[in-house]
Amino acid sequence: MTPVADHLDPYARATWTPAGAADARLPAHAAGWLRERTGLRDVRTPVVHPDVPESALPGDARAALAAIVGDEHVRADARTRLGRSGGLSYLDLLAHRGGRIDVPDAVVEPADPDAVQRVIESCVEHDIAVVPFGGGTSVVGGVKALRGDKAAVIALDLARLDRLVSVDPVSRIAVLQAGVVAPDAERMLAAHGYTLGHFPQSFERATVGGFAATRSSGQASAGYGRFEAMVEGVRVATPRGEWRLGVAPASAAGPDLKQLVVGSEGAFGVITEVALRVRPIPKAQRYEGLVFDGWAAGVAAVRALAQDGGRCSVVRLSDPQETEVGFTLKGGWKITALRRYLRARGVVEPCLLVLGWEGRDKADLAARRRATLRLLSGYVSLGTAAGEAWRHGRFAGPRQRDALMDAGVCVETLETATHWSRLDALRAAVRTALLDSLTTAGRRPIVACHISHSYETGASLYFTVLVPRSDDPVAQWTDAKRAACEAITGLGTISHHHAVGVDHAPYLAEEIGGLGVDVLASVKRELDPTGVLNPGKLVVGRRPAR
Ligand SMILES: Cc1cc2nc3c(=O)[nH]c(=O)nc-3n(C[C@H](O)[C@H](O)[C@H](O)COP(=O)(O)OP(=O)(O)OC[C@H]3O[C@@H](n4cnc5c(N)ncnc54)[C@H](O)[C@@H]3O)c2cc1C
Repeated sequence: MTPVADHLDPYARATWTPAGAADARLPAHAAGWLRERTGLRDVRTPVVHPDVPESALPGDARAALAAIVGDEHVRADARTRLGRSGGLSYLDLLAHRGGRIDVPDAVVEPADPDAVQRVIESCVEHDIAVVPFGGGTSVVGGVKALRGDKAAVIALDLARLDRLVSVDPVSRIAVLQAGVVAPDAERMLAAHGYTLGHFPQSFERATVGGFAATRSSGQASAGYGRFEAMVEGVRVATPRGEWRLGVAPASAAGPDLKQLVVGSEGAFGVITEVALRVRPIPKAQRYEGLVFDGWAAGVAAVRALAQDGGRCSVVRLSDPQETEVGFTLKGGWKITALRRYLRARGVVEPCLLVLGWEGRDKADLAARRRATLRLLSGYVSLGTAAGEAWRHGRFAGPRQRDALMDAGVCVETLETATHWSRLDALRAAVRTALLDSLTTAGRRPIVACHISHSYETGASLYFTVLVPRSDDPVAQWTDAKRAACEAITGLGTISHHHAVGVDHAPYLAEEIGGLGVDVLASVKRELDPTGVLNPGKLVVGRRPAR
């Protein structure tokens, strides 16, 4: 597995970069190209530390919480509270550069599932809002410290739930506590010869509980599946008591209630333990780059892999814009030579496809690679160098975001998914919406897109936006995001893997219908009758009377 920097400061919410945003660097040639391509001017927008309001947590509630978790684990100092103020979306990061910020009144750190249950019961008793906080990598406002109709709000930090509880090698199931961050999960499982195979770009910070709560999808989803496919069981603390689900690999005992918890974003309960399907660590890995001429040819290749038995672990297709950005940011003589080579091979609009295989051994890997490549034609092979380059940099993207924000760039991503027959229409609609919203005199946005999760019936689309920041950066991005969400509505899902949170809540009813919203609201009412859990996220519609 790629070594990762797992020393990120968990409280440095203003940045992804271990030593702060100043540690991130934008190469000179990349900055020059951005100025030329987008109209970026030289503006510095450093992180500034906002004022933190006094904690509104009542004294009796504080004492009750301290009796459960210990005095030192009810933390009300400004730095700790600021460190649990929101997630890592562009708007979240912008808030640390002079914007408005919602700060929790305290950060409460229970040590085990029983303590989580008692904290929730205490918050119900004192009518305090609870925001479950895993790695805090939400990019949809999922960990925003909203208090709803409550007088105070706590961030329920799950970092101390950091244990591997058990491993069942016969069934290949491991039980992990919810606060285990992904690198630790891999380390602990590796000691038993297993991997989870879940590698989202937020790998370095995000937690097992957060993955389950958001229906996360990792970069190797083609081989290992989405996170919800790995969940065999959950242990959940709710205001109505503890709930345990998952006794068999499959069941006809009514609807799958476990899947009601998976994706519930802390609005129905706090996941304290997750039982997960694990797999033996692969002994052989190989990553390659292929170039197709044009988006249509690339999509046809990815669809063939998804529908006709491609046996890869990673499938990632960049559109012409993303491929061009990648080439340009890399720069250097090798890229110049590559461009010349592709032109000579008749490639007019390069689209990079990264394929990764993981196998039991070299023979298994070779068989998988053969089965995959047999389905493809009309590509130019770039060999392992391009695949390995992607693999080595696959968790590094967020650091560039810090440097770009320092340089005055609005940089954000959004994602969706749809069926193959509508994929092109969806990509075109979102691109147009973003370009129309963000193009102004002197600002020429870059909108790049890739497919990184594909299925027999469709695929996800992941957009990256780069544009010079305007004088009203919040409105600039809010308007663009609204335009994109409206373009998505009716053509695809409002989120393939980032979840609903605050940001997508207004669009949920369009997707699941008013009846769907009512069903979610009634489940919420049953499990969380006084509405202490994660106000303003996921369930914001009707709450029918009993
Ligand atoms: C740079 C970057 C790259 C990303 N790449 C990916 C990617 O490749 N794939 C992907 O799927 N996502 C990605 N994300 C989004 C994010 O990492 C995922 O949503 C992740 O699953 C969140 O995990 P977390 O532990 O950080 O959860 P948090 O951000 O702490 O919480 C997310 C939501 O779940 C709730 N929650 C957290 N823990 C629990 C719990 N134990 N019980 C109940 N509710 C809980 C929170 O209240 C919140 O609503 C990315 C984010 C960033 C910033």
